[in-house]
Amino acid sequence: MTRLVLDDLYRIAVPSDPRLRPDGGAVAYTLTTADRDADENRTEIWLAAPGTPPRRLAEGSAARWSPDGRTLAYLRPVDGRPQIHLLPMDGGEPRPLTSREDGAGAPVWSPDGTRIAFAGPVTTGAAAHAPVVADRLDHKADGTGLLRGVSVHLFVVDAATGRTAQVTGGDFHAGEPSWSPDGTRLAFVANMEPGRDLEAGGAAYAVDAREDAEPERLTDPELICAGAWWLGERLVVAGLKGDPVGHVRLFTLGPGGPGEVETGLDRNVMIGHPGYPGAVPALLGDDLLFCARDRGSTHLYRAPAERLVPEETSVSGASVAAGLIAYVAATPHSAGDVYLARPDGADEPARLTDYALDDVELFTPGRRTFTAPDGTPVEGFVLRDENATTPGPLLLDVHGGPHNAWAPIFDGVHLYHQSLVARGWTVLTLNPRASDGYGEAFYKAAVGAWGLADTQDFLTAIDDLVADGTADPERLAVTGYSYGGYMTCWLTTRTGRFKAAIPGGCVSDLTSMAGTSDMGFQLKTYECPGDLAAQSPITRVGEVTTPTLVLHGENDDRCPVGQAEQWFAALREQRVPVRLVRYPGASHLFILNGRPSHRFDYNERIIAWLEQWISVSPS
Ligand SMILES: CSCC[C@H](NC=O)C(=O)N[C@@H](CC(C)C)C(=O)N[C@@H](Cc1ccccc1)C(=O)O
Repeated sequence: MTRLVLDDLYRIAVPSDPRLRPDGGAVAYTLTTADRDADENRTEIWLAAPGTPPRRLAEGSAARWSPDGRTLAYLRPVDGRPQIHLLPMDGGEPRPLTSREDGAGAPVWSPDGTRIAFAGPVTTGAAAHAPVVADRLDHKADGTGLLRGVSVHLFVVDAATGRTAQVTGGDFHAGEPSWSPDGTRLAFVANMEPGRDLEAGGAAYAVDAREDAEPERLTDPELICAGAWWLGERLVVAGLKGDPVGHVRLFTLGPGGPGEVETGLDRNVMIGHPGYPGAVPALLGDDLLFCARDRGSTHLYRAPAERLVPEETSVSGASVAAGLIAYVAATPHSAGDVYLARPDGADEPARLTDYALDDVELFTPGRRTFTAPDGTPVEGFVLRDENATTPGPLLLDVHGGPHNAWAPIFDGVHLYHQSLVARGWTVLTLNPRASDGYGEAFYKAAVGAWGLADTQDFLTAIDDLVADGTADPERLAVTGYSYGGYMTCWLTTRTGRFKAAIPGGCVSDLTSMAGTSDMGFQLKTYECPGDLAAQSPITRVGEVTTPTLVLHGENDDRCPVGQAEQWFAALREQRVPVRLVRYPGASHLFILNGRPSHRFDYNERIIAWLEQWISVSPS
């Protein structure tokens, strides 16, 4: 057995989006790997079943079973645009179903299996050099760039003929569709308000799937909807009730309006977004199955509060059929595997795949609870060689969000954690206030007080690890991405204890951020209302002395690269050792799903910068 090396990035395979065949006999899922030669991420459709090794079915993603289980619909790129293809499971080649110039979205079969709905882009056809006009703040989106008038609408395609009809239209974006039980309507979430860029909004709608009809609005403004799904006869909505910053909850829509689903948990419902593991709610018999984050890990629950997966697993996708549950979960030993479980808990879940690097011995994180000066318990994870006996170099890694959270699992993004620990470092991943998984009050505890409310959570944890002989106070370093990059900058304005700092995808100036981020308005209005300067690292950049490596995606529209440039320029002018590295074409999520070479380089540079400024052996 060896320790992980960064080159293992090219060996890691991560399953996602598991879909159980209607008879419960097999699971189709997407498998993502890094293609070194093409320098891109490859996605394939695989099939796993009890008692047989997984097998590759096709290049593509978003596999969806037909109701009779005989066909898989999935997305496959054609001339750079995703198109729906149909793969007969009794043999034969896949056949293209859609051929839209703008491409198609994830297929959603109608209950009778005759049609497929999807949400797809509708472009204006303007020339690439045409002037780009914006009347609202939602004129760009990270990962897409300038929207140029593009909107996303619902389509229905005949599964036999491929005849495609547009169902919604207009100046709004329609979310993922869900069929009514009788196959006549589609539910979806959208914000159709003309002033939608200046509010936290999103309502549930239903629209006739058979003809050109106006969508019917189903929810009122105080329910900020994130998703809507017909689950049996129930129309279930995930959303925020009133406050744009808070836990996502589940509601069923009925004649008397939305009724909150009793989950029995003070936890955030996770429907699944990149970097925020979770799954769309589902029906398990008459019960509701949902994901919620608890103490860092996303778990699968049967309402009201029955956890269906072991504690040290974090779920990122689930599907129910024939009374069984298929899900993808990461553990301390694997970035993800496919499991099949019986909800009665009689047996351990069956692991259908084995994507762990079986020749690599991973360090496993230990859960620790620290106590902030105000008495607040703050949980974190310490990754350290169990044979280490003397104080050594410590890297504090700050998660993003701020409403994200670290979990005690192995992930394919932060490979530098394992590599550093193998070189004698300790890595502390902390869930300070504003982290997800510790109740709504904790989640909201830094609103309007970014940096001001959470700094002591970090410093206390470091003090404790110095005091117990884990960390050498002369060899401390800090890094973090997105909000973690913000906090990295912030901490170096408040203390000189760090000998090296590496902010990734950072925020340095909330005032310029508010006017240039694709979520700038939401940021300044809901997450950090009030004095932006007081919450901005740039305000006290003059106090920074820590050698700093600034890493940033060139095409980051969430935290624009100007945030990195401002920080770099200020430190350079102060003659603080500083380096700025920009990743061409990279969006905010590039460390998660960007070019493999960029992800490798990001990890490699962090290690090199740390070793340049901090010795692994005591001075
Ligand atoms: C309303 S503005 C913040 C929206 C969202 N917050 C969620 O907690 C967000 O995008 N936060 C950013 C930082 C913020 C713009 C200052 C962020 O931290 N995003 C994610 C992005 C990410 C996820 C996984 C891998 C790479 C990046 C994060 O780091 O959690």
